[in-house]
Amino acid sequence: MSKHLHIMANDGDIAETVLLPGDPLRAKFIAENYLEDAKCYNTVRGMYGYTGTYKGKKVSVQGTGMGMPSISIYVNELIKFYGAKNLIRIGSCGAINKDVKIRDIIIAMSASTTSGVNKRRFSGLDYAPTANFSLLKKAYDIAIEKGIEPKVGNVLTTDLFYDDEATDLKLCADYGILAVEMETAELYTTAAKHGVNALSIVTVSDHIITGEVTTPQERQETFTDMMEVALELA
Ligand SMILES: O=P(O)(O)O[C@H]1O[C@H](CO)[C@@H](O)[C@H]1O
Ligand SMILES: O=c1cc[nH]c(=O)[nH]1
Repeated sequence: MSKHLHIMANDGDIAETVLLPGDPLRAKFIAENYLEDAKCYNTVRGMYGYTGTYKGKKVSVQGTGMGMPSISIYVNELIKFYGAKNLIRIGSCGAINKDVKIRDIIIAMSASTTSGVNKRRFSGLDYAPTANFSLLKKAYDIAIEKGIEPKVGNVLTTDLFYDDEATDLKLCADYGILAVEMETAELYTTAAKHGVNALSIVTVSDHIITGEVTTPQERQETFTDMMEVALELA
């Protein structure tokens, strides 16, 4: 199988540490505002990927699209074809827990899911997709040093964004789930399969209980605390 299916890059174009926003324009924003000598290595499907340096360290940032099927494609290709070793999602999420506020940063220790993908992979066994502890601890320490108090815990990776009837979010909140997003369970599972490190850091873009929202522009550009924590991790 050609390796140039969804990422059209050459060997060595992509760093071992890759930041993974769902939104490709968030990847562009990071390249333009944080990376030195940033070069765009991928434009296939508009899913931008850039490599540059941050404080002298080579780092890449690759858009993943929305949902588990989409991030699964990018993460598989980054690991198998380009040698990625540290995969750090920087996403947005909807808070479902009263202890979480809009624009809070959540570090996902684990990811529950509404998806049937892992039930199929594990023949019915309930696998628990889990963050890499070393990346998680470092991210937490960096956030605290920057004066940010991140929430650390379980997120819910949903298959559907519009899923109001099907998922009992109150029940999830009662069991300590902090927020919903759409990629982390697949990222953690695929990284574990290949023995590489993964972490999801997500910023609360909307609050499902209070109804507060951020604008698309804010989502694209103002989640800078999360971006800086992820870049420091690199
Ligand atoms: O902002 P991103 O990283 O795309 O993450 C969240 O936003 C999208 C839904 O609007 C889903 O991909 C969800 O996981
Ligand atoms: O997946 C997501 C992301 C942000 N907000 C939500 O409600 N869901």
